[in-house]
Amino acid sequence: MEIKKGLEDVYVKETEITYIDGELGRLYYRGYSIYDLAEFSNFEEVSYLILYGKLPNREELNWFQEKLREERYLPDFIIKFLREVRKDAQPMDILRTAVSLLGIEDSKNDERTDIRGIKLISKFPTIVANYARLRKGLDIIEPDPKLSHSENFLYMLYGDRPNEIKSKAMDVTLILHIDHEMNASTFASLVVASTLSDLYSSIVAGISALKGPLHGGANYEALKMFKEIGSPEKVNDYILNRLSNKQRIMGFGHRVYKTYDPRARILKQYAKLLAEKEGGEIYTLYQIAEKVEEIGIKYLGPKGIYPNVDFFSSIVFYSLGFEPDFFPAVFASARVVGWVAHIMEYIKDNKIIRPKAYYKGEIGKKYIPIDSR
Ligand SMILES: CC(=O)SCCNC(=O)CCNC(=O)[C@H](O)C(C)(C)COP(=O)(O)OP(=O)(O)OC[C@H]1O[C@@H](n2cnc3c(N)ncnc32)[C@H](O)[C@@H]1OP(=O)(O)O
Ligand SMILES: O=C([O-])CC(=O)C(=O)O
Repeated sequence: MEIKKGLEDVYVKETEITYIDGELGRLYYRGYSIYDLAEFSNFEEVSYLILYGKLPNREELNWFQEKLREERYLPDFIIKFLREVRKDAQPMDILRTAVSLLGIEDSKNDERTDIRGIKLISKFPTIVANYARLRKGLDIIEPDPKLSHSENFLYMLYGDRPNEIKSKAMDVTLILHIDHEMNASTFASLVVASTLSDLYSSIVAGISALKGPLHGGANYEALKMFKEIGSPEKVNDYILNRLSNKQRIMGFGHRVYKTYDPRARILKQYAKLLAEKEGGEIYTLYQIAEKVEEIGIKYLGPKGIYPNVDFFSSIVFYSLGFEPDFFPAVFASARVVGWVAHIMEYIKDNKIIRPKAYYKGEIGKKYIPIDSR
């Protein structure tokens, strides 16, 4: 009996959404190179592309942007929840619960999946930014319908308009996180969707899986690691010590990429740019990250283990003003697009996901009453 541990190399569906070339380190959304999309496009356009399979024309983009802008607001009961919930919670737990609450509210609607998806894509940043402010004892900031998706995200965090570099860095970073084929959180959301459960429940499953440190939680772990190292001179000993204790370098390694993740290449440029502008602690953390990258590749590169998306995104998110434990929730705010797109694609030709487990225990045991055991 061959068991594919971790479902490695098992295909669960055909897709026209994302293609990864793990040997050459290339990534395409609907056939377009991630490098082109990061350079020339924007979050709204790429989200439309992922959801609807084509780049929008002017009219389609206007419709989509308008819908996103309308849906940025949160119902009062979510605001009440954000205000009243404990302020030392994990932001991913907050996001997961807020989506659950939205699902209860929306359970009587029978809107199309894409329309419900747009609501979630639009509301995720408001939930994240509102909780980030409330946690610091600041009041929440209403969304600004004049701003783009990424600008508004940062505006709701800071209280004023982000500069051009920060807006572009945020937009590119969100684009890079939108989708990644059959990663664990997308698969988790498909397992739920395949039972014909509702979209909100499927997205809750996606958030739950993304939270883990081996997946979207690795950006938080990477930043903690850079802080723990403290200075670039300490990197070599720290990494050697970590590897000899069989501990992983967070933000390194990937199931599909056996070379440098192309998203990490793009994010490194933005991390450098922002860290140089910001200076201070962030610049030191960037220098530490660069050194970890060098030493990590020296020891792990020969095994095909390189920086992944979570490595430099940690520096970008930190430079953009997010507290480290918020990084996975910012990641989720982009990945929700991919989850919705994969759910729509899968459901068109649905089959309940139900693999098998190979039984290794005994059978035919005699039941013994409790007092005789
Ligand atoms: C958005 C994302 O989800 S990107 C991934 C984010 N996760 C991380 O950065 C966490 C660190 N990385 C990892 O844990 C892994 O590389 C994963 C989970 C991403 C991929 O896991 P898998 O494909 O199942 O590989 P697996 O865990 O079997 O590792 C294979 C070998 O590489 C080693 N390895 C893998 N990643 C690392 C790492 N980051 N540091 C050190 N060694 C590593 C393992 O110890 C193992 O070595 P062995 O064969 O000597 O036992
Ligand atoms: O593809 C994966 O397994 C993990 C990943 O990089 C992502 O989800 O972005």
